[in-house]
Amino acid sequence: MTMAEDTSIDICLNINASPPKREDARKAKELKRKLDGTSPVEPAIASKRQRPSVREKTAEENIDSKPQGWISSLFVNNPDIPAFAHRVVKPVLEPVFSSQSFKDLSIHPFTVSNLDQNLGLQKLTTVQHKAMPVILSGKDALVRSQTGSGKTLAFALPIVEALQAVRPKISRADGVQAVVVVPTRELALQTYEWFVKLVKPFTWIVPGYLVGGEKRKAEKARLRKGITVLIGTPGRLLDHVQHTKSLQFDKVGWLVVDEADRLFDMGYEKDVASLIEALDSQQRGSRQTVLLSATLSSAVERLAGLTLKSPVFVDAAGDESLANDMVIPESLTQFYVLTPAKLRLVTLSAFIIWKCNMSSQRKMLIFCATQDMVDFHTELLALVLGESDQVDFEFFKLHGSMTQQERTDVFKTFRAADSGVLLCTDVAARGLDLPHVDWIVQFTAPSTVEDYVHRVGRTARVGTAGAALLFLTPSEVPFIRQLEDRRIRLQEQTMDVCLKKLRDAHSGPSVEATATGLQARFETAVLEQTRLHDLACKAYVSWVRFYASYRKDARTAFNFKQVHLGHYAKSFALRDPPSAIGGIGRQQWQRNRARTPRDKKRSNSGLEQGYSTATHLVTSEFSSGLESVRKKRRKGKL
Ligand SMILES: Nc1ncnc2c1ncn2[C@@H]1O[C@H](COP(=O)(O)OP(=O)(O)OP(=O)(O)O)[C@@H](O)[C@H]1O
Repeated sequence: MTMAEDTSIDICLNINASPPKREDARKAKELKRKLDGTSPVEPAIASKRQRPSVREKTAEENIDSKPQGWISSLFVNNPDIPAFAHRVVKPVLEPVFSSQSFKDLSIHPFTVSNLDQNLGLQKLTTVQHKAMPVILSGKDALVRSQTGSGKTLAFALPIVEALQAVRPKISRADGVQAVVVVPTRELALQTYEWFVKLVKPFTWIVPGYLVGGEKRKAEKARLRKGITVLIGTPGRLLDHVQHTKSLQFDKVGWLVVDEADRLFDMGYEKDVASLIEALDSQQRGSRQTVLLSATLSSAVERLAGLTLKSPVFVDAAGDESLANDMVIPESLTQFYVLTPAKLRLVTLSAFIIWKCNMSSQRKMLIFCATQDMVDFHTELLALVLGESDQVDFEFFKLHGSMTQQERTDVFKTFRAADSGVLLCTDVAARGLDLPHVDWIVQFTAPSTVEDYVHRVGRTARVGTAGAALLFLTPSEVPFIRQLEDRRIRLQEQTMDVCLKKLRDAHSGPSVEATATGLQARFETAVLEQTRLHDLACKAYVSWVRFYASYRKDARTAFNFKQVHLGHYAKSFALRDPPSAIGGIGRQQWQRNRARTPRDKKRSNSGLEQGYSTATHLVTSEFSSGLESVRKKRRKGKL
């Protein structure tokens, strides 16, 4: 039997298993009563109806028993896991700390004592050691340094230092003196908090931030009161430049573009250019400009060429690296796990249970490709693992379509928490400084090697230990070679070891039975809960769209033609055939199958229609909430 045949059987057995719609719940209950013990029914429906709900089962029953009337083929007809011949890779070394102390710098003694006593910082990191003197001297700079190496302080300290020295003292009424542009709201908040800490001895310097998602009126009021150091996302900053009279850039002496590569990846090149144009046209004096990034893209270099005057290039890695090489923190251990598509969900769960139960202080970030994936997996994992698997930690989620309040709350709560699992999109990939994150899991592979570097950079910050795990299917193995070509070295973590840990955690009879039992619980939950089923469908469709949109140069590793949609549907705990989920392959489906009244009802229900529209699907994090701001602005609503 071919793999495709196997899947079709797996799928067809469960084709009638779509959950009843909420409004039909009463009718379904009635029908259930009639059916129970009286009418002969189809096995798939019977097993679903007769099975108790997820909450009613004990952990052991759920984990270790297969549901009746349902055949799972989790371990059958999977592609072989290839043995990968690793190349010898010599990672680029970039020492995190320099030997220089802050007290050796010619800066205000209050700054030194503030750093020491309030922030616990004594020694400069390498990038600070190299960049601070350049920035303090007033020169333009392009700064590249590994993730988590202290780039924020590298530019923030010289700005505060220069501002505190201005006499007569600057007042709020003097307007904006420095502008810091960052790609995301969380990063704006984080950078703002840095400035707040740094200006503690210099109360006349007032930092402030502007981000999308907050009331514009409140922001305008803050601007009117006066802000000395203005931090913001490009869309919102530009919006205020165009619509808020009290925001004047005539006195701006510093412009910082942080995470410059990310800004361009997110499509903000035009906004950043317009912002710089606005600064150029309004500004009366001279301006110092600093661009920072952990990786250097051609877009960053282009912007550097356009905006920096006789810049100094500060590269913390030194001379031994080539432009194409990536720098990974030395204290980061990197793994990959090769998993057939069908086993992705149980392997992820096994890994979470294994690592998070090892210690009461364990924080993990799980990167997913799309917002819909984040929504679905957070809910599913919290429900199924949270109820049965002794997981003693919370699941959080973060993506760009959450409200500003939700995003801020999650960011702050997760940052302060001792343990937890945060599922996120790439909105969390760059710049975020979340202390004590032990594991970075990439459940869907990144689009580029640069994205890989930024994602793993959320751990192992400033010399602390951290680890990262990249999920790949057998056909995606070429990505490991792409990483090796950029001097990134990964070790294999086998799926078998992860699944054995799951078996051990549940004292299951065998690895296969335990994994199959867990998969069954996921599928049952999705089958029985309309909301979860809808989330699963959305997530699956968004993932398909994401996968089909990998850039051409990434397709050696991420080739949509290699994808077995049926196997992937299983990894979303869906028993529906791919062609019946959200219109994927619908034309083919329609050709192959005479449509029944039930199908028509289903497609008219809006389920398929909704998922088929590109506008409904937010497949990528590059819509981190700011697009809506821009869209609204165009409509003149903002
Ligand atoms: N001199 C220092 N000594 C010890 N810790 C420091 C020092 N400077 C900064 N840090 C800490 O390093 C962490 C990372 O700093 P920061 O977020 O600025 O890094 P980054 O280089 O901008 O990272 P990314 O590229 O991921 O944005 C922060 O928690 C910060 O408190």
